[in-house]
Amino acid sequence: MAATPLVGSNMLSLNLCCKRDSFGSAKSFVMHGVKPLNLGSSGKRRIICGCTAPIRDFRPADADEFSATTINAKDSSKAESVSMVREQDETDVLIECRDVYKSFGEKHILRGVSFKIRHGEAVGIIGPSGTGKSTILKIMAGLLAPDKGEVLIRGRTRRGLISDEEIAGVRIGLVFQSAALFDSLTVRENVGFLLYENSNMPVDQISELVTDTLAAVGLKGVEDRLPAELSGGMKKRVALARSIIFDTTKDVVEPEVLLYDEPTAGLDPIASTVVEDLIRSVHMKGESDVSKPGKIASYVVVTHQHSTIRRAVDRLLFLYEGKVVWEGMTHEFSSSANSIVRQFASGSLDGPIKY
Ligand SMILES: Nc1ncnc2c1ncn2[C@@H]1O[C@H](COP(=O)(O)OP(=O)(O)OP(=O)(O)O)[C@@H](O)[C@H]1O
Repeated sequence: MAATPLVGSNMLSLNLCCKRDSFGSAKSFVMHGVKPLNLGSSGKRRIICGCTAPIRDFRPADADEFSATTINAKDSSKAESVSMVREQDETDVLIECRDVYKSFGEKHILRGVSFKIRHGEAVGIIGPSGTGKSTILKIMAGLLAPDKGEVLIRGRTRRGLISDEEIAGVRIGLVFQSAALFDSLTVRENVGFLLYENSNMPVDQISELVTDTLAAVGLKGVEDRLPAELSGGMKKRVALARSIIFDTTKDVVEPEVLLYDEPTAGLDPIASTVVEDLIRSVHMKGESDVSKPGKIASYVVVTHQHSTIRRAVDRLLFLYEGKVVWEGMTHEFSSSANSIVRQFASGSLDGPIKY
């Protein structure tokens, strides 16, 4: 299949192990909106959906070794000590961006972005508007290819877009800010879309799984509604349900990394809390069985919301002028001495960030 960059925002949860033709059929549906759903299939399947899991702490015993780090700091020994701690165990790295560059025309957006997402992590990407947060998310998801640098999925370099090759070992889902539901499909059809399209699960079992998954995100009795009949918060929850629903017929289940692009944007404070708690609740931090269906091994959230930073993530990457200029644990954010971070956290007009 041709490596066509995906345009617009109507992407579903992406599965790196999905067949090319199945990915393509989803894409053609997205772009033309005319392909009928495949509702006819049979077979006996187990049904499991996303649920809660206890918290796993990735901080090393010596927490100082892992404290907030200004990457460009003059004190390189500190940065070195961090990398030494991390080099001890690379087996839990699910996604790595290594020196990633991306430009759009004359606009040089990403200029050497490097970070790792480890199994069990809840990572936030923050930074001023237009610094490329959504862009790096799309590059991680395989919707955009970097101009330079590498994206490694479980240590294996992805050569192009997600549609170019099949990489086993981890599934990556992207939940768009706009929820990106198909307007002409019901909630049931939206949530079960990939299963209707790509699995052999019988329709009634998919329907049951959709109901269970919607219940897991706090929605009941909305299966037959159209997206236009839902509030913004409900749409985001439907999008979340769609990203965690799972073909439970597979024997081997890879860990899944979910990428959320501003999941609480435009929501009132209480609706935000609901979504933030849902993001936590589908996370399977610390669980010994990494292959449990419907559970999210790690997630990355792009956000501007303080409540989301506090409530939904443990570690933060601060993106500014095309690079990660600071990273640290969430609790270290507000007390950071980094002038960029301090200005951002306080919302001050005075400081190195210019608008
Ligand atoms: N497909 C594209 N074509 C051209 N320019 C693009 C494209 N995608 C993003 N950009 C530009 O790249 C820059 C970074 O965009 P991006 O959406 O990644 O920023 P962001 O940090 O997520 O911003 P915000 O916080 O406002 O959502 C912006 O100037 C944007 O206009």
